Formats: sequence, C-alpha cells, structure tokens
Amino acid sequence: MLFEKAPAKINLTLDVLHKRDDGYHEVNMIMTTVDLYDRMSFEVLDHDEIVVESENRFVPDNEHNLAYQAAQLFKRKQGITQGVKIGIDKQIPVAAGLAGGSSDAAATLRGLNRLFETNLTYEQLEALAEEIGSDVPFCIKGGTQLAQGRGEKLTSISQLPPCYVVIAKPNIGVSTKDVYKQVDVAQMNHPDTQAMIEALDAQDFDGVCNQLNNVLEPITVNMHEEIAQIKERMEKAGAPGVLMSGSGPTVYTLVQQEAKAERIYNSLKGFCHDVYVVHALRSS
Ligand SMILES: C[C@@](CO)(OP(=O)(O)O)[C@H](O)COP(=O)(O)OP(=O)(O)OC[C@H]1O[C@@H](n2ccc(N)nc2=O)[C@H](O)[C@@H]1O
Ligand SMILES: Nc1ncnc2c1ncn2[C@@H]1O[C@H](COP(=O)(O)OP(=O)(O)O)[C@@H](O)[C@H]1O
Repeated sequence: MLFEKAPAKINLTLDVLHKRDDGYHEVNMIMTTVDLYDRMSFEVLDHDEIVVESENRFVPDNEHNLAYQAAQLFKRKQGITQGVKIGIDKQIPVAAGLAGGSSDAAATLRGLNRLFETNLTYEQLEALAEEIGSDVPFCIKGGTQLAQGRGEKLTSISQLPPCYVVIAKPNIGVSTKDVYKQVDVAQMNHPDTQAMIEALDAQDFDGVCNQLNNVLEPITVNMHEEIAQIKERMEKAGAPGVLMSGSGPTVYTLVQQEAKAERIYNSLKGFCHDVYVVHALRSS
C-alpha cells in the first residue's frame, strides 16, 4: 500500500476575463496550497476494477468521484490492466471552493505513477490532470501559482509570507457551475493580479491582504447570506483581509499573530462546524 497527501487550496485572487466559446471562462487567479489534507491510500488489485472507499457520505464511491476518474484515465493511457483500491480519508470539506475533489484526483495521478512505477514527469501528469478538471493541474504540484486559461496554464510565483490561514466553511455546499453561470464580466470589480504578484515577491504581508479579491464572491454571497455573516465575524475579531475561496462558500483570513488567529478561530467555532487554522505550503 502507498500513501499520498492531497492538500486543499485557497484563492488569493480570482479574476474572470471573459466567457469562451467552449463554455468555460478565461480566468486569471492566484492559488496556494495549505496544510489541510485528505489522506489517500492506493493498493494494486489483481482484477481490473477501480474501488473507491471513503467514510464521508458526501464523497461518491463510483465513477462520479474525481479520484476514480483520474485512476480510470491513468490506467487507460498507460495500458494498465490491474485494478486499484483508493482510500480517501476526507478532511477537506466537500463542495467548499477548496478543490478537495481536484486535489484527490491529482494525488491519485501522483500515487498511481509511483504505484505502477510509470515515471511520468510533472508535465505529463499535468497534461492528464487537465482532462479531469480545471483545478486539477494546479493540484499536481501545489505551492503558490498563477493559473490562467481555464485554470490549467500555470506559472510558479513567490509564496505567501509566513502566516496563519484561518478557514471557515458555512454548512452549505456550492456548485461551481451555478456560480460561473451568473458571471457578468462588465459588472465586476477586477483584482489587480500584478499588484498581488509584486506584494508576494516583496513578502509584503499588508500588501497581500490589501490585494485579496475574488470576482465570484459577490455572486455566491448573494445566494447565501451566511458567507457575509462569517466575513463580518472575522472582521470584527480583527482579521486584516478576508476573502471567499474559489466559487465558495469557504471564507478565510490571513493572520500573522498566533493569538489573533486563535481569537478569530474561537469567534467562529460556535457559529460554524468547519473551522481550521492552517499554514500555506511550498510546492512539491
Ligand atoms: C472556481 C474554481 C477556482 O479555483 O474552483 P472551485 O471553487 O471549484 O474550488 C475553479 O475555476 C473551478 O475549477 P473546477 O472545479 O476544476 O472546475 P471544472 O470541473 O473544470 O468545471 C466545472 C464547471 O465550472 C465552470 N467553469 C470552470 C472553470 C472555468 N475556468 N470556467 C468555467 O466556466 C464550467 O461551467 C464547468 O462546467
Ligand atoms: N474525491 C472527491 N472529494 C470530494 N468531492 C468529490 C470527489 N469526487 C467528486 N466529488 C464531487 O465534486 C463536487 C465538488 O466537490 P469539491 O471538489 O470538494 O469542491 P470544490 O470544487 O468547490 O472545491 C462535490 O459535490 C462531490 O460530489
């Protein structure tokens, strides 16, 4: 048996440039992985079957699971006839804007590459990842990256200055597709992606907080007022910059002082079930 960690991501920026002819949106976004992980296990089966096991009732155990789809694609492309058993110890909240499913798919590609000793490069794994979902290529390496195109064109950039990331997810799930459907590019307050890259280069913590911006936030907040309530609680507890991640509904803040991170965590714990204090991760 072999193990892989599948970390969650947060969006530091998310800009939508336009809707494309293929139905996807052209994006410009900065994402970073954090140390909130699903723990995955992989085992070879003698017969040609893909088995997915998870105790989390929100995680599909069939072909709808992104890890299943990654295994199916990997086996087909590599001509592997043995089966595989995939265990998912789910720690990342589901349908949260934290790319949990995408990260499980990416970890499956990395894991099967080791399990079957196929020696694919990161670039080859990213090319496979793109066939599964827009966020999956980012999750192959993680770290802090600028993602363009529909999310698959990646450039590594400077990581976050050292800080805590306090994450809170209201008890609702959001469909990414439903959020993108409501995008109106003309009505948006677009992030300054270049200014965020420069703030990261300079390791300017206040600059990073000032540039946090996600054009999908007003859309999802409009559907679920709980998100605005969590943002308000974080801000009242002294959070310097608060942002929704991805299509939501998860909200996070960046904090330098441990005592402040604890204060924000405590102010939210009674209010919503999924609250975490984590750190940003470097790329693998
Ligand atoms: C919003 C973001 C930000 O990181 O993440 P999440 O909130 O899902 O974590 C991503 O763009 C989500 O990526 P991902 O969840 O992989 O999306 P996909 O499975 O490829 O697409 C789901 C649906 O979202 C819409 N979609 C997705 C990506 C994109 N650039 N344009 C789109 O319009 C499409 O309607 C698509 O059918
Ligand atoms: N391995 C997986 N973990 C979680 N959700 C999954 C997985 N595979 C497929 N899904 C489905 O994908 C949807 C989006 O889940 P997730 O990837 O957690 O959210 P997001 O794209 O918002 O970050 C869920 O509704 C779930 O049914």
